[in-house]
Amino acid sequence: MEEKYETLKIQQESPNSGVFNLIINRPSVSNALGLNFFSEFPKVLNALDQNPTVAVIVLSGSGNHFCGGIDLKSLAAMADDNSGDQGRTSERLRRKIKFLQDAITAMERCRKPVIAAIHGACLGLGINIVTACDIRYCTKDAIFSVKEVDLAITADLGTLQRLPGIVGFGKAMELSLTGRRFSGDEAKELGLVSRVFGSREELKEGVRTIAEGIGGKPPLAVVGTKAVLIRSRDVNVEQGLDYVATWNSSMLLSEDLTEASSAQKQKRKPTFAKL
Ligand SMILES: CC/C=C\C=C\CC(=O)SCCNC(=O)CCNC(=O)[C@H](O)C(C)(C)COP(=O)(O)OP(=O)(O)OC[C@H]1O[C@@H](n2cnc3c(N)ncnc32)[C@H](O)[C@@H]1OP(=O)(O)O
Repeated sequence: MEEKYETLKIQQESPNSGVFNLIINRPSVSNALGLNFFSEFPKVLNALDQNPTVAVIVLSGSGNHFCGGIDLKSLAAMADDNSGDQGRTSERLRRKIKFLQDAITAMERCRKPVIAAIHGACLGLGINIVTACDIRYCTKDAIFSVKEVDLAITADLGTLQRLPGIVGFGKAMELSLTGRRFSGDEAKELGLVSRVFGSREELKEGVRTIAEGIGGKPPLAVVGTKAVLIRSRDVNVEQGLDYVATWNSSMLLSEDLTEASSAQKQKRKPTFAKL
């Protein structure tokens, strides 16, 4: 956790808080992100996941924007690799894309909830990132765009897979084919974000309160709810029910269960062992 990263900063909300802020940290280029982000991001998420002090992660951007998208200066270099025959070149590029995808999916692999706090621009890669977060909030002046189509890219890091489940198929198709910009208020109307805050300060404070609320809940039930919901999104109801039955057969009988109901009866704040 002490390690320094080129594209990210980690800050514990306050001493003893289970809320950790993970901040995209390239403000001079509007938090545009290149290859080093994709190497650092899964490592940091894994470290946060393994750290028992961490209950909830809040992902935000430093400076004026959440994320201005892929770093356009490194985009050409990422795709420019044509040594060897066509088949080998394509296979290498496929592996590279899978590596980039895997970095974004690291948020879903992380057992702890990841909340996106979005201000300013959230474009292209930014949408791939926030759609893999568990909950999203934004400021009124946030600007979103599924921008890839304008750069002659079929979005390939998760937006086209996750956005339809969040806003509905038709809306996802419209936003992805037009690449049009939309506001924080429209993001709320679409269901992309759960709530819009008037300013960046209100966003920070509001998200901190929500994150601390989740962080105070029984940890096994929080990680179970995230894992089961993500699984249920990807399978049918019968398979989802089977998964939660297996999950709870091994995770339901915990000290958290007794503590949660005792605290409720005794009208006191519960305390749970960390995960
Ligand atoms: C395998 C492929 C995987 C993923 C592909 C993803 C596709 C995408 O992400 S598509 C989206 C790409 N992004 C863009 O097209 C955004 C372009 N930028 C903008 O629209 C604006 O810069 C802005 C982000 C809305 C910010 O506007 P503003 O606040 O007015 O500041 P600026 O003066 O415009 O920018 C400040 C500074 O940031 C640099 N910058 C912004 N975006 C990028 C970017 N995507 N890549 C590189 N650099 C970026 C901008 O150049 C400025 O830097 P200077 O040094 O001052 O020029």
